[in-house]
Amino acid sequence: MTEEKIPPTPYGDCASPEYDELDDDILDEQAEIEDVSEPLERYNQGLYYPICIGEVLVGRYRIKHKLGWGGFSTVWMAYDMQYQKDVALKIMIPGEKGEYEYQMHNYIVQNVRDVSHLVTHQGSFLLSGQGGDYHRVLVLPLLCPSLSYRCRDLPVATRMSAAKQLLVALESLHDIGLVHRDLNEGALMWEMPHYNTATEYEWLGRPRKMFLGNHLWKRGELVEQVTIPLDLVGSKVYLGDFGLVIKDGTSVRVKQQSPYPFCAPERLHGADPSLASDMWSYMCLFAALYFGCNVFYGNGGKLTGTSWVSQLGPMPKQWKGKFWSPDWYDDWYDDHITSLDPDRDLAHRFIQLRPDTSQAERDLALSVLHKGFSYLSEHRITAKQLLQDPSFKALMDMYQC
Ligand SMILES: Nc1ncnc2c1ncn2[C@@H]1O[C@H](COP(=O)(O)OP(=O)(O)OP(=O)(O)O)[C@@H](O)[C@H]1O
Repeated sequence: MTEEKIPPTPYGDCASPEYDELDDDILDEQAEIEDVSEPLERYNQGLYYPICIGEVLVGRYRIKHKLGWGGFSTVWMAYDMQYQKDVALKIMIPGEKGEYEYQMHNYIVQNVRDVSHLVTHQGSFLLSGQGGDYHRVLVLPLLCPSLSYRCRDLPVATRMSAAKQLLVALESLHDIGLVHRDLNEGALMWEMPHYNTATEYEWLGRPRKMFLGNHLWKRGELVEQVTIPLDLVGSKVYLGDFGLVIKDGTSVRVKQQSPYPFCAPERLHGADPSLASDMWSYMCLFAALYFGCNVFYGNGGKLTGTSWVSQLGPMPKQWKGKFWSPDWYDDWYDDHITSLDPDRDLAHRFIQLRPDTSQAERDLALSVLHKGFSYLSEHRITAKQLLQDPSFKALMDMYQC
């Protein structure tokens, strides 16, 4: 695909006059769309590239729906008219972030031995943005957008298979010393199975959307992202979002990771992200898939620290005084005080969330969890070790994964 910079292209149906007539129902719908979509001000700031459903980019990709958004991008479902297939377009904010992610994709494609579980680009182009800026666009395979909390409605065996595939994907990055650094449920995507036009029409429906306003440099719409029915979700799982990937051993300015329920505790005590901190985040995802909900919570302050300590016991003494927020408790680091809460520790989660499980299964799952949730990163299990770990393998065998 060419690297030429492409000016804004003709619009689809966002040029229609329907936006001029707004009644109360439309205003209610707009409020609902705003609640669940990317922040509008990021369009006003020239960060997100305004897009309309039906718009054709670079004379080739017709925008069909919105798949998601993140801090650095909006992601759209589009029809590739040249190859007659659906793809995902990740339109980055202007500047270094987009270029960095593009370079990381190229590095991964060239160096990772097995990219079969990684969401890597199939091409890329640049779009002209506001005031001479350019937006990098990555053409990605179309997958089911992250299911987030909806995962819990999938059968446990499907979730366990996802946990194993995700570990294989992570190991392929770790194998060449790459730290993902942003491992959370948004990076986990499921295969989109083949679908026919009738099924697609049913689940795509008519995208709910609102006009972004005449004040922008280009017409665009705020579109509610598509919800894929769970029964359409395929069984293969992919790891994506390589915008923050670094080589292990790199020192970074921002140590912490949001969302905080996935952040390794040493990163909130001044340590750089590492292969081991990825493994903590992986274990958070594993636990969420196993139990059907996150095991840690909060926004990186007292609540998050307390959720670690009440389930895993006091943190290492040498970390005391290094917590990134002024919001912390002395007794988090005091091993004389046993802060484990028997009603909330990891073992208790089986009673609340997986009462169907046998004692043998609980022992295996707890053994896996504790190997990943080791406070000291040097004692934490690696991806390669976990794939060979007898408890992990026996647990996966129970689910025929
Ligand atoms: N290839 C794809 N197919 C379907 N949906 C996708 C695809 N890539 C990304 N998405 C959806 O778009 C969302 C945003 O993508 P992503 O997390 O890569 O963006 P980001 O701007 O880098 O976000 P973050 O702030 O998390 O780093 C994802 O959570 C996912 O649901």
